[in-house]
Amino acid sequence: MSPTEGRPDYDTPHSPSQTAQAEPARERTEETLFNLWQTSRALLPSQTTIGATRPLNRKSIALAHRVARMCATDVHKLFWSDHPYRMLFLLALSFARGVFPVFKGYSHAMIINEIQSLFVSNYSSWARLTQLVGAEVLRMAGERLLESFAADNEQFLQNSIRFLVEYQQLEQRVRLDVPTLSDPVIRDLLAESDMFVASFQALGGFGFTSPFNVIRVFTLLSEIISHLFVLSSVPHGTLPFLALLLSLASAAAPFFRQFYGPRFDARPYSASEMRQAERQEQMRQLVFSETHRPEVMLFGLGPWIMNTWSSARRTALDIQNDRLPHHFPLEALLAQVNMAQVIASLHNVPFMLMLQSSTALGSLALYRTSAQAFVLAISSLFATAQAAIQSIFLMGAFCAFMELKPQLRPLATDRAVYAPRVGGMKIEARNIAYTYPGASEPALKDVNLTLEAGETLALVGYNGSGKSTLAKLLLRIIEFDSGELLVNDVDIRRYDPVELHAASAAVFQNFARYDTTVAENVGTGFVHDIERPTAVRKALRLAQCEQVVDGLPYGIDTRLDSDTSSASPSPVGTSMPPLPERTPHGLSGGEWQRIALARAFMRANRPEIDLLVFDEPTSALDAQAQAKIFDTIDTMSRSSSGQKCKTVVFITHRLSTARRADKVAMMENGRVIEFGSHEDLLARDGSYAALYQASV
Ligand SMILES: Nc1ncnc2c1ncn2[C@@H]1O[C@H](COP(=O)(O)OP(=O)(O)OP(=O)(O)O)[C@@H](O)[C@H]1O
Repeated sequence: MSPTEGRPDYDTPHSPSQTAQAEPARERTEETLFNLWQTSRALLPSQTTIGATRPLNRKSIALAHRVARMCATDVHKLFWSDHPYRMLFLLALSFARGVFPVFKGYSHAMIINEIQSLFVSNYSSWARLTQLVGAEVLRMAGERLLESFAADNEQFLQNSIRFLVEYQQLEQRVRLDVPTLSDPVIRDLLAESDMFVASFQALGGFGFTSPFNVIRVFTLLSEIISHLFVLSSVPHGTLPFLALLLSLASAAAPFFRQFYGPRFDARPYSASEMRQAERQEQMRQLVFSETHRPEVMLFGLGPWIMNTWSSARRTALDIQNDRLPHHFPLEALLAQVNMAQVIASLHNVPFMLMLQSSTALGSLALYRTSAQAFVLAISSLFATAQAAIQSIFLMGAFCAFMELKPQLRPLATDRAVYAPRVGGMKIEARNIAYTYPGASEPALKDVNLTLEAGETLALVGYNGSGKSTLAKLLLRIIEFDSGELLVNDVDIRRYDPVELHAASAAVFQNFARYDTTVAENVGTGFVHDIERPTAVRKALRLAQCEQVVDGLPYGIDTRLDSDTSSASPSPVGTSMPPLPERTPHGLSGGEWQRIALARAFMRANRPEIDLLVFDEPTSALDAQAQAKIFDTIDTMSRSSSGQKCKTVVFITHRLSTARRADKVAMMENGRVIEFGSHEDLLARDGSYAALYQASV
């Protein structure tokens, strides 16, 4: 099965539950994985703690059962479809492994009994003893062989499932849009879904939260049953019964001690500890980052960084105060007693008692070992069952996350197909308002503007007035809260954003700087041509960047230093000696801006592109280069006959460039306060005119 098989296709109509999951704020009555996951979080004392272990009680078991039922199809695909025989082998071996200890006990018991008979009563023969030892050697070899098959098989299954879940997780992350991923509840869901994916890296051993723990619960159950079977054959009588009881009690002592003795809880991180861990990491990054070094030096940040780091680190390591613990004296005394030795000596008591009975020595050893293994298996069962329940909830988070629908994608019933217009995109904004999640003030209020197909709009205004936010709305990157935005006279919410994006090209203010070659930095603008050096070179030429790139040691194959690559050292053991062309090369701010422009130019003049958006495209360029770039944009927005064929929106702080636009929108405090041609706005002698006079 290919990793994509079985996942809903981009165009698959969504069930009502999927729509509901994309809108967690709304009230829902139907049972969905998303609200089951939320209910499971309500079982926790503090819902703010991501990944906290749900308690092992009736309520959580019932809930886990419902989650598992709803995940059944996904579980089948993940765990069964690709390797049914291997999975069957794993299940069979898991049950078989449960009875291994009893087989081993029996074999040992028979050998000891035989030796006892040989030496005490001379009733046995060496031949039979040799036979039994031979059988034990065969049993050991068989067990080892099966164990090694089981380990290999489990490792293989872990890795193949890990690949599938990692693939699906990446694919879903790529598919989801900004509004969905910025929802705080979805972020929590994502964090727990990531923990499910990560659980396949922990090899699912005891103590780790892994879906394989569910299988281990059954292994333990089969072990417990087989021990019970052995113990039920203990000879009748007070002495063997007393001995068995003592054996059980001494084996159970460490188990009960964990409830009543000093606790070493592996509790999850609290919100404040997570904040401290984040703080400590921020400080560490500041120290390691080459990008931040000049500022660290210039502003003398050393002592502040060290103080902040050490306070956060001390909290994380729990060494913030060196007070002696206030233990109850008896508890302190008990803690000094070597409990392991006490328990070990207790183990001998039932043995001594049973020796008084007539039972054979080997059988005594078998009963004693079985009693202890029985208690151990029961205590492991609790820990494993809790880990299994937790992994079911994490799997629920993963399945719920996989069902999320991008919020910007319309319902199939509302969807309109984007129909291109001659001349470019017509845009009409009516009373648009938008507030960023978590922000108290709206970034956009009551925005109105109309842009005919093929017109050029300059968005101008003071810092923070909402220009970039409006650009992101027009590009359908974020969703507005109220108002109407029409594209080609159709509500923008009815288009699939994928279609709109295929008809747009843009340079964002915070454009991406990829830590890769020039060719890939530029080619990502139109990935179909990423392997075509001529297309990349043409885009570089249009962005007046060809000369810069020709001066680089490996031309378009030179790897660029994205600045973030030096933020932290590569993890120990993963660093490889860099190839010569892989030594990152730095670029100036203006050169990076040209690379970003070249990326947009990879697709900007393609016939399917109807909208070009440039957020301060020339802020780092000199006046001459700026004029040339605007000429290029103008040429690109026209057909070969000179007719306008693309709508252009650009944001600028240099008002000398705004006069090139057909229309200017002057923004202030989230509103478009003046809208019209450059000449109209100058004649109005308002805010734009004042800003223009001041800037020229
Ligand atoms: N991700 C965000 N979360 C919360 N608030 C934001 C976010 N991005 C921007 N804002 C706020 O929204 C408002 C508008 O920001 P926007 O970036 O659109 O302004 P701008 O006009 O483009 O500014 P500039 O000229 O400095 O680029 C500002 O008050 C800003 O603080």
